[in-house]
Amino acid sequence: MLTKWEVRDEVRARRRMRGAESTARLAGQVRDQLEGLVTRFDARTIACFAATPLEPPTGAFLDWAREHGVRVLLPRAVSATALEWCVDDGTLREHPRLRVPEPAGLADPAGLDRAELVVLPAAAVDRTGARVGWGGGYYDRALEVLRPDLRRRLFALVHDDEVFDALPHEPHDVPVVGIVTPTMYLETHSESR
Ligand SMILES: Nc1nc2c(c(=O)[nH]1)N(C=O)[C@@H](CNc1ccc(C(=O)N[C@@H](CCC(=O)O)C(=O)O)cc1)CN2
Ligand SMILES: Nc1ncnc2c1ncn2[C@@H]1O[C@H](COP(=O)(O)OP(=O)(O)OP(=O)(O)O)[C@@H](O)[C@H]1O
Repeated sequence: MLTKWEVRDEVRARRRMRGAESTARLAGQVRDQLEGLVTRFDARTIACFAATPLEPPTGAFLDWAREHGVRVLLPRAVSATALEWCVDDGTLREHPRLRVPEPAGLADPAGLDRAELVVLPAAAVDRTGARVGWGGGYYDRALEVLRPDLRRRLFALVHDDEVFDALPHEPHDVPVVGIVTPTMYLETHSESR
């Protein structure tokens, strides 16, 4: 099996090959998939992320959510290890070091507690729900303290070619229950882990 770092290198290279222009064209499909997820769970408050130009684009979905009264919490890195969460109001700025778009507003002191489901960024995810992030450990730490019912509402959003048959995982990795890509929704078999 590939190591986490080999997986990240491979995915990074594939994302560069795909390029920002082709990636941007996936925004409508991602919106439809995430809209379906929110509707299926009848969620009023969710957590998601503001995508970089190479991640599956979330912008069209965030617009839809704002127009339909769905509150979306977006993460902001506040230290080398911790995230805080802000309700999306459409204003984003780039984190100077991590180069990801982040919300500019006030943090919600309740953090992830109000979320009914969480859509996570990832480098890759496998069919048992093992998720490989970018190695910062930000999400692993945030997920560790989640209430148990929210742990069963974690979804990774990745490109189609980032769904692997098997990926390495460590004890601190929290599995996702579903995978969203621009073209599909897949339930994982995380209960068997
Ligand atoms: N859009 C987004 N926001 C996010 C994350 C993320 O992965 N994506 N994070 C996740 O923890 C947190 C910020 N920490 C991060 C740590 C590492 C990398 C990183 O190494 N990214 C890759 C690939 C990005 C891309 O495909 O554009 C890289 O820079 O090579 C990004 C964010 C919170 N906000
Ligand atoms: N719950 C935790 N508490 C403390 N450290 C942690 C925790 N989870 C992960 N870490 C540390 O964070 C670092 C990155 O972990 P890992 O390689 O699993 O990141 P990742 O899953 O790719 O990142 P992310 O969770 O941000 O998407 C490792 O050094 C790991 O030991």
